[in-house]
Amino acid sequence: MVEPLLKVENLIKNYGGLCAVDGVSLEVGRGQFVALVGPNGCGKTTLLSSIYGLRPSDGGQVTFAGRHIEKLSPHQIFDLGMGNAFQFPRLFPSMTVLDNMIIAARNQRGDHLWNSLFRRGAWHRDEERLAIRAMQLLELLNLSHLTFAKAGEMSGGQQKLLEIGRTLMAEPEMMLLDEPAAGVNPVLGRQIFAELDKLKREKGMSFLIIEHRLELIMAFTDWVYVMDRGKIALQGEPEKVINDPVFFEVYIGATKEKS
Ligand SMILES: Nc1ncnc2c1ncn2[C@@H]1O[C@H](COP(=O)(O)OP(=O)(O)OP(=O)(O)O)[C@@H](O)[C@H]1O
Repeated sequence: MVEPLLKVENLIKNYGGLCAVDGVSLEVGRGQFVALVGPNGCGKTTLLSSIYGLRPSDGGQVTFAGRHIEKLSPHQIFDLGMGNAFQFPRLFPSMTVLDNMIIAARNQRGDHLWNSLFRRGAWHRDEERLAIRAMQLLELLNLSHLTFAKAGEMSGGQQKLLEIGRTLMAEPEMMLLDEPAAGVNPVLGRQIFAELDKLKREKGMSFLIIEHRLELIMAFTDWVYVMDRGKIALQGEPEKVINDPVFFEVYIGATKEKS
């Protein structure tokens, strides 16, 4: 059997007396698009944060590309090739889209932000290489027509895509995302998912994404985990999961709370 890229075993995260993540196990294979769904407060964000080392877990194991990561910091996890777009530094609204991409790459490598912003001549050759990579990614994300636009002038959906692009400057093998299509209109939401799907197909990237919109889950995901009260209540291929009475029960709860 092929070892999954991400393997979570029996993960536990408590907040005082509350067990927000209660022995969760899940897997994400290479090149797989996996969704995590569940009602408000069931522990989805805590689970992603614990996997990423943002909220250290209280038990269980997490392996990424064959390495234990449950004791690592988010920076160390990032260096191993897992990106996340939910805790990413904000965009610089008055700078161009291209500069936002280049600065993100420098930040991720730990270069000093001041140097990145004001001593750019010193990195001329490196800059050129980063600019080429940024432009390739903007093309892939359907943002190339905005390369020299100010980031602050983009729509909400385009800014979300730019945030994803900034994380991609480090060429992660996998990304964790918390509702990347939230707060944008359905057309842009679908576009964001379509671009992620393109990254999966063209670059073999893997995704673990919190999402509740059925339409997006059905169109783009390979596997769905349904979470309820800190536990995985159900998992399977999207068609199978949405026809399961357990999903119906949990999902109706989730959409009632969202509306
Ligand atoms: N920092 C915290 N301290 C204490 N309790 C917390 C903290 N963060 C979350 N919780 C609680 O942990 C539980 C899980 O919350 P979490 O945000 O992980 O759920 P969620 O499924 O992501 O919800 P949502 O869909 O609303 O984002 C909830 O009961 C929440 O109130």
